[in-house]
Amino acid sequence: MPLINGKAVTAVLLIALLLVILYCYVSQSYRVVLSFQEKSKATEDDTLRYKQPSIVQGRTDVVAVTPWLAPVVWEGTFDSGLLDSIYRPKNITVAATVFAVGKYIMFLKDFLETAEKYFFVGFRVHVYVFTDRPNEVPQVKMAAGRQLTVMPVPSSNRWQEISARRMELIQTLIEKKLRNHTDYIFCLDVDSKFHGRWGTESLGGLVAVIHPGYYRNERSKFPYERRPASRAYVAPGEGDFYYCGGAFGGLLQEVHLLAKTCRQNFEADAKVGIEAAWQEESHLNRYMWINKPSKVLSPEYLWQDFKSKNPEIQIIRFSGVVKNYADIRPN
Ligand SMILES: CC(=O)N[C@H]1[C@@H](OP(=O)(O)OP(=O)(O)OC[C@H]2O[C@@H](n3ccc(=O)[nH]c3=O)[C@H](O)[C@@H]2O)O[C@H](CO)[C@H](O)[C@@H]1O
Ligand SMILES: [Mn+2]
Repeated sequence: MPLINGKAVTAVLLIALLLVILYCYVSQSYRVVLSFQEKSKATEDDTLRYKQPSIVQGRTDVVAVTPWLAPVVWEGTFDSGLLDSIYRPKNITVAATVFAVGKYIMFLKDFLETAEKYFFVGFRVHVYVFTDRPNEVPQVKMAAGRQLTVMPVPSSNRWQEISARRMELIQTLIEKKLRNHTDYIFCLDVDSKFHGRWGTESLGGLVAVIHPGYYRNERSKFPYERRPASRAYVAPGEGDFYYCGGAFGGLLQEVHLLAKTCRQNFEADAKVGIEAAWQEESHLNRYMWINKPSKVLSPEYLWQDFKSKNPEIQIIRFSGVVKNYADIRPN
């Protein structure tokens, strides 16, 4: 009898142990399933709650696509929360180049401070400041994930050279410093401030900004380089838009090719004694005619403070300040 009891107790204990193990296993798996469900619910909440898109309602006062089917970015054509949630998990790094040579250093503080407020807020941003006055670079507090690197460059006594040599320096920066660390790059004029969001909606392979001064004009009025001897030449009847030299960007490899090509063409022109009408801006325009940008930013992305706002401009995101050329340029 005691023997049977002993066996029975062992059997009961064994069964109990098995049941406990089974319970632990099942409850653990259930918790995993639960937490997975919670996670996907959270992701859904983050990304999928936004205004229903429509293909029959939207802005009718502007054109939001080019004839080669690149988006033209205007306020009211995109959902910024949705776009941010698409790019956030990709953990992207965006570089920005800005040149502050000679007296143009005076514009840097406002540029950097407003970039903190509006340029890719919440994303990893690395600003490269090219200057001949490294000691005068202002201290601007940057948010976590954002940083600034000063790149010393020689002074010059011709503004045209400063402006045009940017292409060479951008090319070299990409080759020597950015490859493998950076996804996108934007190259911006320093004599400007941000006034509104400039973020993930601007990302694309090759990104150009439409110049605020000419977008309502006939292409024959665009200030393209018109001498056939120049490598920046655009023939009458050709050209899509007039783009700004003061802002362009895109994927690193695309901007590298653009900068390299514009630099080569600028130097080839110089060898035969030609400087294009608007220096690197002319070469950029020629490049964008041959190599269509995959995304086009509306003049919201580079307005000019002296211009009054046109009705289609619902927001000014980045704008050139009013400046006295005679005071600040070296020539
Ligand atoms: C808004 C816009 O599209 N601007 C373009 C336009 O004139 P801008 O009148 O805007 O040219 P600008 O005087 O701003 O010069 C272009 C940039 O070069 C740098 N800089 C220039 C001079 C100087 O002494 N120190 C210095 O640092 C600075 O970053 C400046 O923002 O045409 C230029 C053609 O050459 C450039 O294509 C500019 O990008
Ligand atoms: Mn400028």
